[in-house]
Amino acid sequence: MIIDARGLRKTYRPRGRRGAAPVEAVRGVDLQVAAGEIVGVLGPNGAGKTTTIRMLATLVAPTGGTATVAGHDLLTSPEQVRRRIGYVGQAGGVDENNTARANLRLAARVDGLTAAEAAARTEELLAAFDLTGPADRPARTLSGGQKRRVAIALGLVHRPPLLFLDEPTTGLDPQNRANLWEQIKTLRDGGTSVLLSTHYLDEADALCDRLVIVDHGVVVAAGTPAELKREVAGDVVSLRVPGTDEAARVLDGLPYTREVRADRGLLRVYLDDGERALPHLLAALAGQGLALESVALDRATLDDVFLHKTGRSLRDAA
Ligand SMILES: Nc1ncnc2c1ncn2[C@@H]1O[C@H](COP(=O)(O)OP(=O)(O)OP(=O)(O)O)[C@@H](O)[C@H]1O
Repeated sequence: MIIDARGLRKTYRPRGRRGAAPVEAVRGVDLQVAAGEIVGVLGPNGAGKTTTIRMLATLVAPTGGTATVAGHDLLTSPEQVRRRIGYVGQAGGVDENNTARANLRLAARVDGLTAAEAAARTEELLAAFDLTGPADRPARTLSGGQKRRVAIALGLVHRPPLLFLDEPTTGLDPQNRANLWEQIKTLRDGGTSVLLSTHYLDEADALCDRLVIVDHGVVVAAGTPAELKREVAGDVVSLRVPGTDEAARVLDGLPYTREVRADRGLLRVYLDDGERALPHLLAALAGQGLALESVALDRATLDDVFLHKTGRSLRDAA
């Protein structure tokens, strides 16, 4: 395991504000990352994702818990950990007035490389992140996607085996997000382990090998995206019916229904084989004189997992 964290906790105690209550941002998180994996911490705003990542990256001192990160104890050997990790925060670490090339060369020199080594590493990273073209423009003139790629390249200058990315695609358009996913996968395929945070369901599903879903500072579910969705149920039938309570009661009583949930006037019925069950569902409602307004059959999504575990949709919570 390149990360093995047990019972991580962080309580912020606001200083200087009399009477301000402490904030329990992270309340006992267990988290493992195997070498060569992309693991995502998924959760709504304020769930404790940034705090968890910053603790593991030695930037915030935990209030409790233990962790081994990149082979070293987080609490007793933070310097050793720091040498073996890369961290890209939400703000990135790019000097806007300098070019991408100068940003990277400086980082490489600070890291102890000779001028020639720094130049070589810079060209390697510019090529890997498709930045050779705009490499000599001031970073402030780069697009959001390009700037984000410079920030990630900066985190990789010293070839860390483990990279932390805090919400790497927030604010990017769909095309740039998809490009960045490919580059993160390429890093993983080259042997770099990645722990990232996200509140995007599609990103968690498409990019991450494994997920830790957090809410209010605790882990509510963990597993591969496929495992998590399977746990909830294979299929979900969404129905709009006047008389939601009555319909829910009828559907809940059917033998193949695993669970029924009401979500903003929409009934979501979880079951294993939606195609086969759907006609029976509709017949049962018609038998009770309940007229349908709409019906849709889908595979369960990660949002269904979140809804199942927390009672609310991540779309509302985020
Ligand atoms: N330095 C701080 N002092 C006090 N409270 C803090 C501090 N940093 C974070 N918090 C609080 O801790 C909780 C968790 O915040 P955190 O940033 O870890 O969540 P998050 O899941 O990363 O959210 P976001 O997606 O908005 O970044 C929030 O209630 C936040 O307001």
